[in-house]
Amino acid sequence: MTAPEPGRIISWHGNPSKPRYTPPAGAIDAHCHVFGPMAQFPFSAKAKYLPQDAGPDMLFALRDHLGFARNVIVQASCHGTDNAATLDAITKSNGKARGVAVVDPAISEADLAALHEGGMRGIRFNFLKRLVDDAPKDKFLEVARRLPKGWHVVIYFEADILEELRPFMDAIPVPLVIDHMGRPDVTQGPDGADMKAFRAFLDSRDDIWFKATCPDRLDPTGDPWNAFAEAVAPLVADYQDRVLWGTDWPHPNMQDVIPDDGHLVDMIPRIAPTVELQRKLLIDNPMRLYWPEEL
Ligand SMILES: O=C(O)/C=C(\CC(=O)C(=O)O)C(=O)O
Repeated sequence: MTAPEPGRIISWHGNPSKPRYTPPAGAIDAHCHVFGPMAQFPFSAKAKYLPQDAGPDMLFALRDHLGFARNVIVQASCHGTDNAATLDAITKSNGKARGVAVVDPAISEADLAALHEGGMRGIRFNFLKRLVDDAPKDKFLEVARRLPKGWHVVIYFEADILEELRPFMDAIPVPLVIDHMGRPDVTQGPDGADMKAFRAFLDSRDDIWFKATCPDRLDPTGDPWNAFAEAVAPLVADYQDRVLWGTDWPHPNMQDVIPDDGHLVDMIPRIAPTVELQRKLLIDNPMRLYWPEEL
């Protein structure tokens, strides 16, 4: 891989290994992003990181290399509320990608309809202070109440604000998808305080989904991320009809400890050890949220 341009970051592996685990035919990488290309799709003036280009060609080459069939592309914070790069990637996928947008809460109904037409099926609310300047709950709630039919809300937060966010999340009238399980401390184990709180939240509604993603972000013990496997496998088993999986490529902000995507795929059979669990995690569940018309 060529060196990054000055001031721009490379957070992804230049030569990821081929996974030992082979995903089933039709498997979906349900959490990934694209960056730019910047010349065509400039980053937001408010972006908290400035990555090197990681466009659709690279994403689809990785998809094929890892043995996946489709992607769900989540608008990354570096592109702000301009979804053009994500929409472009969805268009270039020839039906093999759908997306999650980030919108100005004042967005019109016509613009929401255009996002639906472009392949978006949800919006994301990001509560990580290092990624966004503000996260206005009242405005988020207002837009969550007027989403196109069948859409959901993706929420990204860290475990320490789960309780604080409860009244807000409880009021959202569409399914919720929680990024990276709300970032629990996986070293506490499967019965640790963070996992217990997250389970109580999942038990409060049957339309809360989550992504069993990002061992690289959540497990300080490092690759092969044994603490993640131990803490997350019971959660996948107990909530097997509302869990998704994704690579998180190009791993925004992970430039200091870049994960090997092949190793991330090899986490799948450790958290979903049976063929049936793998089919739900990689096909049935994401199809219900992103391609329901095919079911
Ligand atoms: O890719 C992720 O899910 C996590 C991110 C980046 C992100 O969410 C964004 O840029 O919007 C992070 O923790 O830095």
